[in-house]
Amino acid sequence: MISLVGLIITLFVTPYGIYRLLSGNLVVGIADLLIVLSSVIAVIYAWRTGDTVRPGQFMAVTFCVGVLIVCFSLKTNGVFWIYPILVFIFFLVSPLTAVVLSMLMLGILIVTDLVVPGMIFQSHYQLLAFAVTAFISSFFAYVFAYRTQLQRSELKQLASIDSLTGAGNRHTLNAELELAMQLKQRLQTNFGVILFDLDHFKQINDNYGHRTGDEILVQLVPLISSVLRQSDRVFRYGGEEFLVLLRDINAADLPQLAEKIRLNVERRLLLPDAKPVTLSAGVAMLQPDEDWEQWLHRADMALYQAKNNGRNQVVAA
Ligand SMILES: Nc1nc2c(ncn2[C@@H]2O[C@H](COP(=O)(O)OP(=O)(O)OP(=O)(O)O)[C@@H](O)[C@H]2O)c(=O)[nH]1
Repeated sequence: MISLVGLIITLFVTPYGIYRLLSGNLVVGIADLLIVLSSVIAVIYAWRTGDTVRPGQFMAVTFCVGVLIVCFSLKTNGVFWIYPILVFIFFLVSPLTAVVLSMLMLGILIVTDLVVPGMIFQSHYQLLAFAVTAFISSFFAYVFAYRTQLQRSELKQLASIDSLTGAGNRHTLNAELELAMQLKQRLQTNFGVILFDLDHFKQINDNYGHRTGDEILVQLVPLISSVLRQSDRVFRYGGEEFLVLLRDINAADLPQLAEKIRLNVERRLLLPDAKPVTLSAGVAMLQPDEDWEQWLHRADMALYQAKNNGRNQVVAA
């Protein structure tokens, strides 16, 4: 959006700026060209740094100041520029900041013309028509920007979780594992994983139906989360396989916590005929100089051993 707004401003405002300079209106000419220049600088900065927040704020403020100068200088001829700017700023900054900026800009214009009648508008009727149309434009730009922001955060949330259980998905897990590697290297933070798999889940599906199987998976996640800290995260690793990523945990506590989860599930996760659901788990601490694939592979091997040893147990790598 920053690039698009920058491109449109450069294409459409540059000819005006040059025309105003050539026709002797230095104030508007310089204001127009400064708007173009600051857009170009903001776009380059955004591309170079990847930061879109500060360039967006810079552009929005520059546009508001620039358009005010144009309005005071060209009077009603300049007022038409208010409308695209009112829309642009909602694309550049958060909806709330855009509302504050647009109200400030409209407020300055309206109050100035009320204090000094004829400063911008030719009549009170014109001032009123401008105020009403500008507020309507701002209002709809706000509604649009707010809905877009809401949908974006909902999409982000949906893209990061498993839709059945609400646990984190593989995509989020990979990002969290990368982060764990960095924190281990930089701050020597201790990380551990518990990789677990429900026992005989195929039989559960076969005997009680797929729907009951789904229900068990849904109930499982809050049951596990209830024994974890806020900083610990649960991810769905595969069908009935889950991974718990634990931060600031030591090697002695890790199997104990996994055992607590196992017991909790055995006691509280019950099938329709009150038979318990059990799980097998492999736990592994992140070792220095290993990557996360090796780390998870060790947890996977421990889980494999837990299954081989007869299931419903925890094995430490
Ligand atoms: N209901 C339901 N079943 C699933 C889901 N994802 C995977 N499954 C089933 O989980 C079962 C896993 O079976 P297996 O891999 O043989 O494992 P298991 O029966 O749990 O046996 P062990 O892991 O060796 O104890 C398969 O029948 C899958 O269809 C799901 O989202 N919902």
